[in-house]
Amino acid sequence: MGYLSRRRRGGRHALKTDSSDSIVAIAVPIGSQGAHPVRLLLLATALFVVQALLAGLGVDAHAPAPSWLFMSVQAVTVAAVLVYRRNEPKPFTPIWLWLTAATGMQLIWAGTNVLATYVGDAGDVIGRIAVVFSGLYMLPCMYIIASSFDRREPRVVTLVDLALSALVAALLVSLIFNLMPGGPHASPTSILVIIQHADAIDFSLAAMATLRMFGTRSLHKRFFYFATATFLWINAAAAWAYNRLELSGLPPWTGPMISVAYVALIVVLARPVPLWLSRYRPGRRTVQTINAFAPVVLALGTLLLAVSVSRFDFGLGMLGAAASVVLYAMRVAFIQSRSQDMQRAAQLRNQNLQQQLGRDPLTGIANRAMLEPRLRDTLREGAPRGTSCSLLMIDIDLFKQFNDSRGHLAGDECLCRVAHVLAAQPLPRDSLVARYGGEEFAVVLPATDATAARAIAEHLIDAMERLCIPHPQSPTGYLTISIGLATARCHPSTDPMELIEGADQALYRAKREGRNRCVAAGNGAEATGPSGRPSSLPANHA
Ligand SMILES: Nc1nc2c(ncn2[C@@H]2O[C@H](COP(=O)(O)OP(=O)(O)OP(=O)(O)O)[C@@H](O)[C@H]2O)c(=O)[nH]1
Repeated sequence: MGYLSRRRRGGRHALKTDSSDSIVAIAVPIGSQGAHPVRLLLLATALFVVQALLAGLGVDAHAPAPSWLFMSVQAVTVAAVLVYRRNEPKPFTPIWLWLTAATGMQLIWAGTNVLATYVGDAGDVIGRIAVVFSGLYMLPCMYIIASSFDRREPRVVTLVDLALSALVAALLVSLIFNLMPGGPHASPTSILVIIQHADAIDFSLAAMATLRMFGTRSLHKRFFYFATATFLWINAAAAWAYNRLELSGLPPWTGPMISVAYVALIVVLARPVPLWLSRYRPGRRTVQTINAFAPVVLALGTLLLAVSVSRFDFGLGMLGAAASVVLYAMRVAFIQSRSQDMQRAAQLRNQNLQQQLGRDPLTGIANRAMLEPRLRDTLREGAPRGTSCSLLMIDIDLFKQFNDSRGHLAGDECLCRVAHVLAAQPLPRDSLVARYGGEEFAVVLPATDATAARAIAEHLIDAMERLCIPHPQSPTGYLTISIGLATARCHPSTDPMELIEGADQALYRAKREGRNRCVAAGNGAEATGPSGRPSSLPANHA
């Protein structure tokens, strides 16, 4: 059960949650980073205000001052994400690195664009480098939406997600290189094609980050997606407007406009977790569905991009399409095989548990819980063949005295030896030897009539005698057993309890009539000690 409390601790908001995601969150000071992002927020706001003032004065958005101001806002944002990451609990720090990489890549992209305006002839090369970084920006963004950041996920799945994200970046770079002005497949409308692709990717990323936010149980990760989605939505909208306006000459206000997403991200990081976000907690099924859905979107998106690229570079496009199909197939196959492994392991654990539940911990043979179901099965399974089923109830004679004279530990050891001797005897197929409780044992004999059961009982009494466990109080000087025997015709409606009660009563009689013997239940059953065996023990079994 997850719970969460927002409270003031030392003047700062703190968050407490237990996460049922793979990363277990504990009492975490999500607001303890407060001071730094707040200061960075002030800095970013100041830069943004100067940018807006310059725009108000009509300074061109492409001019050096607005460009440098924009880069400064970006740099402050990268710093804010890093500061926020530093204060997160360890399991969550890696996910923030991906957002650092995304914003950092944007900074380098903007930086190379600015640099290109300063270097004259080399500007073309640097412009191309800028294009590469515009593609590389997609890698962390794509990975953020593809990955569930679940530490239990196989490493190969992480690698496949990374490979798919890298494929998107590569295809996008190829698309831009080919269609940008001066590119091999440039046309008057090709710049619009690039813009449309960029918009589609930007808005899909924002939508997927939002979906991830609603499909994450850990509040830390939910907040991460909330911050990322805020940034991606505003950035997508700004890019959408900027790219279109750029075609007809940028008005000055587009300078501060593209900074809004960055300032918004710092605002999110500097403020406490919104209450609605901490109260929201998706169900397990929602989490599973979104976790399965996000990588499919990534793979299909990659496929679409590959198809687009194939229009001007057929080989590369088809290679990209094949790679996206193969990578996604690998992902599904690995996850499926892993879940089958987990299912098998769970089944095995279940079986072991069942076995342990049906085992007597002292002697290791079956316990009483196994007796009734086995008797019921035997009576049902033997019914079509019309066989009989017999039950022996076996009790060690004068065991209290044995314990008293030899000690309880020796008593335990004796119980183990008796159990193993009983279990080691040749018995009919599917027989069950169980410890019924205390010093009492039971043997289920399928397809065994009363005569055969008596022979087996006598064989067991002999085997016990041959064991020669010294018992000072026993008339024979050795440990002996008494057996009650009951037999019934197999029928599904026969109550196993009747057989148990019958054998128990017969055992009682065996005790009363002298011990060290077998007595059969039912009419005409007579108490008979094994031939030659004295039956002179006091009849004091109560
Ligand atoms: N060492 C040991 N003793 C046990 C265990 N379970 C039951 N006992 C002992 O078994 C003894 C059973 O005593 P009684 O029911 O009086 O039966 P008895 O002494 O065997 O006498 P009869 O059955 O009349 O021959 C008790 O002393 C129990 O403490 C066990 O797990 N270990």
